[in-house]
Amino acid sequence: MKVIEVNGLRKKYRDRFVVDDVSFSVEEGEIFGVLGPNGAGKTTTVECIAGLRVPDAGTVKVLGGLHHAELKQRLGVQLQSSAMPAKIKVWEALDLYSSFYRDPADWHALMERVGLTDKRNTPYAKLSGGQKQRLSIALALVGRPKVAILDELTTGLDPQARRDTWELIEQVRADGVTILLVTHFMEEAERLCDRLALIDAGRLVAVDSPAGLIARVQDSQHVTFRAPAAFDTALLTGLPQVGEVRRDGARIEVTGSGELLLAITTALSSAGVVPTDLRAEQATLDDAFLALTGRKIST
Ligand SMILES: Nc1ncnc2c1ncn2[C@@H]1O[C@H](COP(=O)(O)OP(=O)(O)OP(=O)(O)O)[C@@H](O)[C@H]1O
Repeated sequence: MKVIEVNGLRKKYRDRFVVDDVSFSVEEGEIFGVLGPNGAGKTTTVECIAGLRVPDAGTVKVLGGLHHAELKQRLGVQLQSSAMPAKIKVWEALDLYSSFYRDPADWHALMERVGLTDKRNTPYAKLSGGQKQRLSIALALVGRPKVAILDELTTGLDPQARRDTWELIEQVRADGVTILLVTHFMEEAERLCDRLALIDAGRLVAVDSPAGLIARVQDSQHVTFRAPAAFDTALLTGLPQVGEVRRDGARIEVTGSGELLLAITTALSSAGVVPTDLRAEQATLDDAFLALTGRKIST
């Protein structure tokens, strides 16, 4: 079942379209990512989905087309810009937000789950970046939403806090919440998302799984190894998975696609060649974005 349907969405600021004819849909239970460089229009897109901005054209349907008041009850939103009053304590924020909903979650349990119970009396301004992020996730979940929109939720976090947050998001999804995640971190998108919409300069570039996007890169596999001097590279050039073979002394470098590593090791083994220093690398989402748009996502 589709829980979000976006069709021909356009939004302009002054006379520039920052979201330009974007269409995609999100299935129930997915972690769906919106990935693109800074300024691509990701936040504007999800703000339109959340009903916080009015599109100039196109349609957005969430949970079958709920109206604003009902949608607010079923949608959890955590936006980049949502800061809290400096003095509000963790428990007060949770208590306040839960009062906005008809059927809120038990915020004590939620506070425990995001690891903030020992910070319950700490004012917002005294929380670390990671604790603020975890509080904002808890606030987005306190209404027991069917869909949660999370914008750049791990920006500014250290690697450990980022991994902890990813784990939390996976648990939330396991509870049946559909998640729309805005990010410009490739690793985050690759690790968490079932499918991704790639956005560049307001336009949708592609929608696919991370693996599907990476598979679009020509010669997405890269294998290197060392072989004896007598080794003839013709053994590899005829393989359908192989794109190019380069030799630099004893070092052989092969680019290609599909099951490249398996094809190479099988061919070597049947010729009795024992490779050493064998390494395989795969293209990344950054390579996919580059192949699709001509520029890199990471800055
Ligand atoms: N209220 C506004 N008025 C005018 N221009 C805006 C407004 N909000 C955003 N923009 C511009 O619209 C473009 C898209 O912004 P948006 O925040 O949607 O991008 P983004 O992909 O989420 O980027 P980031 O990751 O940097 O937040 C940017 O060029 C931004 O400067």
